[in-house]
Amino acid sequence: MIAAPKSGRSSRFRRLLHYLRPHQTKIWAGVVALLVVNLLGTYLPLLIGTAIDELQAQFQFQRVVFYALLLIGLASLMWLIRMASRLWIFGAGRLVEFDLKQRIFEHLLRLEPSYFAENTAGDLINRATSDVDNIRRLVGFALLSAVNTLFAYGFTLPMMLAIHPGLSLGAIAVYPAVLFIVQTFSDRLRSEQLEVQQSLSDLSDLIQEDMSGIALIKIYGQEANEQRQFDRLNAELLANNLVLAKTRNILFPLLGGMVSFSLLILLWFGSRMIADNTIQVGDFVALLLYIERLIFPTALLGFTITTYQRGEVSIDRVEAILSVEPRIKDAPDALSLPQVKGHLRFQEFSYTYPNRRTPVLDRLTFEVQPGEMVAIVGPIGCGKSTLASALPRLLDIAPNQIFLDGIDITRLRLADLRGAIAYVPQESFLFSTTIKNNIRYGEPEASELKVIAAASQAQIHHEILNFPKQYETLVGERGITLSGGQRQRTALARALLVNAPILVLDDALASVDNQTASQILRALHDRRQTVLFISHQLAAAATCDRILVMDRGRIVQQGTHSELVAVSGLYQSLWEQYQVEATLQSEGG
Ligand SMILES: Nc1ncnc2c1ncn2[C@@H]1O[C@H](COP(=O)(O)OP(=O)(O)OP(=O)(O)O)[C@@H](O)[C@H]1O
Repeated sequence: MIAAPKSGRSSRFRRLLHYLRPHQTKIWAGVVALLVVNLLGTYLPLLIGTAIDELQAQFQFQRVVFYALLLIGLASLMWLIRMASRLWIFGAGRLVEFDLKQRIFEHLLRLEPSYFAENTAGDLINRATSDVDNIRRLVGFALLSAVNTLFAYGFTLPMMLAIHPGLSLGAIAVYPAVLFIVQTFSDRLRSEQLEVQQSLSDLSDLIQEDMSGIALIKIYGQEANEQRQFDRLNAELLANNLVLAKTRNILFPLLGGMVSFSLLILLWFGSRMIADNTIQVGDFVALLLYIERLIFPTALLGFTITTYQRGEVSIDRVEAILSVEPRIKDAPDALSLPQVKGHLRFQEFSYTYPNRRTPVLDRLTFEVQPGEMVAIVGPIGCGKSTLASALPRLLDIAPNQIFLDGIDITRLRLADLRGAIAYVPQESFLFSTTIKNNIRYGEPEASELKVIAAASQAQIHHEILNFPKQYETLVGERGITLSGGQRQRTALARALLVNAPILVLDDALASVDNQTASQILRALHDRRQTVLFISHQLAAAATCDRILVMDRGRIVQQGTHSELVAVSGLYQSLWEQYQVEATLQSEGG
């Protein structure tokens, strides 16, 4: 789970201002509109009071029409200005939502793969959508409502006090109690809201994982088990929602009831005062209208506060993503590397995963010449993939251990380093687009000819021609419409198209038959790239210029195939084992 940054109310408020700054013109326009509406709203009861007193003293039809038209005119104007204030402030909320989504996505793209291994996709998606939505409501509804309440009280109260201090104070006597109750409930509401958001993330995670692993669920017949897990998480979400609803259901009617109580007080004492002639009917009506003006904002205070708190929780949850500094980034004085020859040197290179105690790679030292094709072989889990992902700095490695053309790769600009390396990982990931776009992913403007050349070298061109729409065939999410071998060769074509000086293949031909794999390697020989070919396919590895043999994080042997098979050691036993397996496979097949 993503840890929330430690934050207090003031720092959340500062972040909020930061979100609002680019849209301050809209916000200010909205605030001014609310100011005007409230000024007019404060004037209306006064006007009605005056009209009543005047017409009571001397009834004139013309004056009635005059007052009626004036009131209709003012009310329409208020309606128009109120609409404008909503458009401006809610519009700013939508813009803040847009900005945040952009920032989150941009930020996630800057983070290293290990971040996504530690944090689940469901949770991240939930934060980028539902939490951002909560912040939008904070900026829109909560801000509008808070400013409106402030103006309503700020203008209405002095007017009420001017009309009749005693009666006004009596009518609003319950309001401090309202504020006290709101404050008392606010912490509870916030923590309950957090629980709801977290349960929602857990549920999204499960749905996301189950949809990705649907085949596995079916093969192992685990539908019922997954259903049970879903039921449990859904029940948790329901329980948390009910707890929150209960708190709200106690709070909001309580607030509404207390506010209506103030009207009762006013009617009770006011009617006696009219009878005693201590207050004029016009003033009394104005007071009633003023109190009415306060009812709506005060009753909404509960919603406003919940929306604000929900937004506060979401600010923390979104900031928890935005505050993560990428561990792998350009040094301030990062170097450019315009021309890459492709010379690699690993110098006592060690690597320990952050969650492990012992190093996975232990003082590896070797060199690869430009244009050389080097195979890296070794038992399962000896560290080959770790080595491959260290080179383009997908792992956070220490300086002065890996050198490209003599320069420490941690000093190079990441874009230059990664631009020099075409890397095909073990799992070939394809995007949900056409096969052509998948192949030219690294160079979206690449010509059709270039795409075909890369596909031909990856030995997939002829198969693509047999697809329903050839290169325009859509590949489903993660390429489910293609076989494992076709996916791997498409991923290889993507790496070949960018024509980087260094090519790293991490078991990238595992699902391709030996003959095709050897053909591909032969084609690679002609490209004069530096190639690191990590593989369990020893027959294909044997065609490389040199073979490094790894065992438990170390290089234990190196040489050509014929040199290595001739001496007893790990390579010899791997080779013998490989041949037995190959014979069994061909007999079985
Ligand atoms: N993200 C990670 N966090 C912690 N340990 C990891 C991580 N990735 C790999 N390892 C561990 O590092 C060791 C080396 O893994 P690696 O994938 O580099 O081996 P490999 O030689 O490529 O294996 P294979 O031949 O199966 O692909 C293994 O013990 C593995 O469990």
